[in-house]
Amino acid sequence: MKQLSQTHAEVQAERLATLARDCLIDEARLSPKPGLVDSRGNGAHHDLSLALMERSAHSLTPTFLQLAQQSWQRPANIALRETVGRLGREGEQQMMKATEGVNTHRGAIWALGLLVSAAAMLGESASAQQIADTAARLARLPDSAAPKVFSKGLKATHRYQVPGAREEAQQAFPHVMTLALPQLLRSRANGACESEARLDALMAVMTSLSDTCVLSRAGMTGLNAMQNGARAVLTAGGCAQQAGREALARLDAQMLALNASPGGAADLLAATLFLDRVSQPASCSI
Ligand SMILES: CC(C)(COP(=O)(O)OP(=O)(O)OC[C@H]1O[C@@H](n2cnc3c(N)ncnc32)[C@H](O[C@H]2O[C@H](COP(=O)(O)OP(=O)(O)OP(=O)(O)O)[C@@H](O)[C@H]2O)[C@@H]1O)[C@@H](O)C(=O)NCCC(=O)NCCS
Ligand SMILES: Nc1ncnc2[nH]cnc12
Repeated sequence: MKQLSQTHAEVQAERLATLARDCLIDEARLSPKPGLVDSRGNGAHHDLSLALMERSAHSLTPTFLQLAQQSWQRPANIALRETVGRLGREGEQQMMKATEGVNTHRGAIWALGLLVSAAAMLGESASAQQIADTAARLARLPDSAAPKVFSKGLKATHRYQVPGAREEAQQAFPHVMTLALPQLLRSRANGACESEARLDALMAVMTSLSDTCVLSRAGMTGLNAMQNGARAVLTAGGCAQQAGREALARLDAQMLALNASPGGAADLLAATLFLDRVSQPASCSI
């Protein structure tokens, strides 16, 4: 019996890891995304490409697998937080090795890593909200082994007095749970095709996120342009409408002109796709 349940845990861990990797790849390929790497090209980036993003996503499968294995049916406590922190940092090293030093997915390792752990902690039949709440409990616990780094994200949150990636997770992913996931479902229900619904979900995040990547590269001007431009896309009916697609093209041009790339919003789209699929049978994924 013990043998059977261990095998079952292993199968579930593999499913979660594969799902997380696939969500990163689907996010990277989704087009046209403003300022971001997509199937058309490198967006506002000189050191990123779609091939690099995909290589990075594949390099992270073992990290997601270990996170799921180590978190399986465990409670949120400091011992688990420290294990998850160590695995996350090792994942960042794997990513850097695969990309020869380019930061492709640091924010995504954080968000998806916590969500993979949370899904494994809860076992199979959890809702998206339960998974996000469990991930938040883990993110709020201290990790004594975490190095003190004054990162770009921290600098931006201090300078502009806004929340960043840490707070997003600690508050149970409000941009995913109250904006992106409802928008994804609404756009699908209104007849948008899957890629249009995903772009609408990305726009929903961008209407409100204080994306520290955008702030670092383009300041408050860039952030305001991102939020207003995304709002214009949704007000025009979203990406299933001609007017919405035109507003999206204007936003893309503006992000490129400002050298702005909403990498944090892209990570949260991947997190949205993960929560959408993990709380449903596998047959619902595209
Ligand atoms: C908590 C950490 C995420 C660290 O956060 P912090 O803010 O201190 O550090 P950063 O290194 O700046 O990483 C934050 C990344 O999170 C994404 N992000 C930005 N804003 C938000 C937001 N409001 N909400 C959610 N997520 C957000 C974003 O990641 C994406 O952008 C990356 C590319 O960034 P960019 O700055 O453009 O890249 P660079 O090459 O550095 O600069 P350029 O030359 O291009 O200008 C890309 O990685 C995307 O993923 C932010 O970058 C976390 O890392 C941490 O503490 N980890 C410790 C380990 C741990 O405990 N793990 C547990 C779970 S596994
Ligand atoms: N598609 C993308 N382009 C640039 N940065 C990103 N970070 C996460 N996804 C990204």
